Amino acid sequence: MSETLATALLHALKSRGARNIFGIPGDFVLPFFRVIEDSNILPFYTLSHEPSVGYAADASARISSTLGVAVITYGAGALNMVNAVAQAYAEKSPLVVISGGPGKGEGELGLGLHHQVKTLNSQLEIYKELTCDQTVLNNPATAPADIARVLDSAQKQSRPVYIEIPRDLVDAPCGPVPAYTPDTPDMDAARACATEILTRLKSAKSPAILIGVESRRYGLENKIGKLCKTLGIPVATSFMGRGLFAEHDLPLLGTYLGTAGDEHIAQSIEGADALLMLGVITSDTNFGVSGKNIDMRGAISAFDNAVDFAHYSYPNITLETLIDAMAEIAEPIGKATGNHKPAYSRGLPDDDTPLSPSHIATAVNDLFATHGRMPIASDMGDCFFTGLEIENTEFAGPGYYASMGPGVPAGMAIAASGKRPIVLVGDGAFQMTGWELGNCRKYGWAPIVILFNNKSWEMLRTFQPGPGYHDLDDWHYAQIAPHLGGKGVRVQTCAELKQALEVAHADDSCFQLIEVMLERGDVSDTLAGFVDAVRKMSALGNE
Ligand SMILES: Cc1ncc(Cc2csc(CCOP(=O)(O)OP(=O)(O)O)c2C)c(N)n1
Ligand SMILES: [Mg+2]
Repeated sequence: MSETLATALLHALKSRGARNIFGIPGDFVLPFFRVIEDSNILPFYTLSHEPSVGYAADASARISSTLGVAVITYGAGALNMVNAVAQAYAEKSPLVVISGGPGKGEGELGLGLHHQVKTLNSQLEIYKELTCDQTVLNNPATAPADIARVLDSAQKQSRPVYIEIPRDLVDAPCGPVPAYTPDTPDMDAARACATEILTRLKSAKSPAILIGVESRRYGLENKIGKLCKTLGIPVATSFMGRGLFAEHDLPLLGTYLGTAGDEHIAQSIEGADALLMLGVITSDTNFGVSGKNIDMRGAISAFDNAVDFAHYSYPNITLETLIDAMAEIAEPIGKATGNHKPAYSRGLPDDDTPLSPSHIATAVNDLFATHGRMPIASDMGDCFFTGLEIENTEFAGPGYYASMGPGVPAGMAIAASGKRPIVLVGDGAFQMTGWELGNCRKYGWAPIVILFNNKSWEMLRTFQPGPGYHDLDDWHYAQIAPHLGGKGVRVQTCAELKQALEVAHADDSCFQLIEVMLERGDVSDTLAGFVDAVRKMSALGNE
C-alpha cells in the first residue's frame, strides 16, 4: 500500500513504540488530524489546552519508556506548549512534537500569516532550543530519511524532537520511513570501561550506586536491577528517579534526598568512596541538599551516552551497552540485600484528627496495603514531597524542571495506557490544568485525584513567609467535579479521608476528586525537611 507523508510518519511512530497521540487541532494541522482519525494507526486524544497536551504526551513516554506524541497547530498551539516541552527536554523524555505548518506557497504571498511570529521560521528557531533534533517536511523525497533521523535522535538521546508538516503536503506520496537504526556499540571500549568501573567498586571500602531517570527512559530497569542484585552494593534512586524499580528485587535503599531524607541513605551515598551514577541528572534537586558535597572526583557518571570519570571520559557508550558489558563480568562485591527499607507510615487513625499533608501519604499507603499499589502522577508543590512518603510505586512527576501543571494530564495519560492512577495535585496547580478532568468521561478514564487544598501557594510560602500573595481563594473544587463528569468529596479529618479513598477506589465509573482541606502553613514532613536543609546549606554558604 503506498504511503503518504502523513501515514508514513504515523507508521514510523507506531513501529518505534509510540502508543498514542495527544493533541489539539488548528487550521494548519487539520489535514494531518484528518489522516490521524481516518487511518486509525494510533489512538488519539484531544485535550483542552496545549500545555496539558505536552504534559500528557510526555507522561505517556515516561510510563511506557517509549515515544510520546503531541500534535498541535502552528503558532498559537505549538508556542502554547513550549514550557511542557522544556520540561520534557530537561527531564530527558522522548516527546515527539508534530506541528502543522504553512503550505509551500503560503510564505510567498508577501502577507503575514495568522499565527506567525517574527518570521515563518520563528517557531522552528524557538523549538531548536527545546529539542535535540528537528525537521520541516517540505520535501516528500527526503521525508522518509528526515523522519528516520529525527525519530532516531529522540530514541537515542531520550529528548524531545520537532517535526513540522506543511499542511499542503500531508497527502503527498512518500516512501516508507526506514526502521530505527541503533548505533553499533563499541564493545571494546565498553568492556574496558566496565572493567575499570568494577575494579573501582571492588577496591572501594564503601561503594554505592545511584540510579536516575535514564534507567526508565531506556527501559533498563530489568537489566540494571539484575546487575545491582549480583553486585550486592547499596543502591538508591535519585530524587528525579523516584518510583524506579518499584517492581524489582535489588538492594534498593530508597530515594536519596540528602539531609532532607533518610539518614542511612544519605550516609551510604555521601559516604561512598566510589559512587557509580547510572543515568542521573546532576541537578540541584538531585544534589542540592547533600549533607556534604559528594566528592564527584570519586564518582563515575554514565549519562547522555558517555561515561565520565573525574578527569577523563569514554564517549559514545550508551547506558545499555555499559550495563551489558558490566553484566558480562559482574560478580558479587558486597553483601547488600536491600534489607534496609525506609519505613513508610501506615495506620491512619480512623478519627476526627484534622488532616495534614503527611496523613495523605499514610492513607495512600494503607490503601496500597489493602488493594495493591497504583501508579502515581504528581504535580509540583507539597504534593510532590508528600509523594516521597508513599511506598515506592511507579511515579511520574517533575522532579527536576519542577513546572506546575503536569499532574492531572499525566494521570490521564496513565489512564489512557490502561492503568488507574492516583494523582497528587495542589490547589494552585489544579487551577492551571485540573480542568482537563472534564475530558475523562469521553474516554472512560477514572483517575483518583487527591487535591491538596491549603488555599495557598504553600511551597513558596515556606521559602518566603509573610506576603499575602501566596493566599489563594477557596474554589470548592469537590462541588465542581460532577459538572466535569466526575464525583467529588471534601474531607477535613483522617476518618473522612480513609472513607473517601475506599469509596473512590471502589468506583471506577468516572474520575474521583478527593479535596483534602489543609491549613496554610502546614506542610509535609519531607518538604519541611527540604526547606530546613536548604536553609542550612545557604547558611553554610554565607559563612
Ligand atoms: C508553571 C509554574 N509556575 C510557577 C511555579 C512556581 C511555584 C512553585 S510551587 C508553587 C505553588 C504551588 O501551589 P500549589 O497549591 O499547587 O501547591 P502547594 O505549594 O502544596 O500549596 C509555585 C507557584 C512553577 N513551579 N511552575
Ligand atoms: Mg496549595
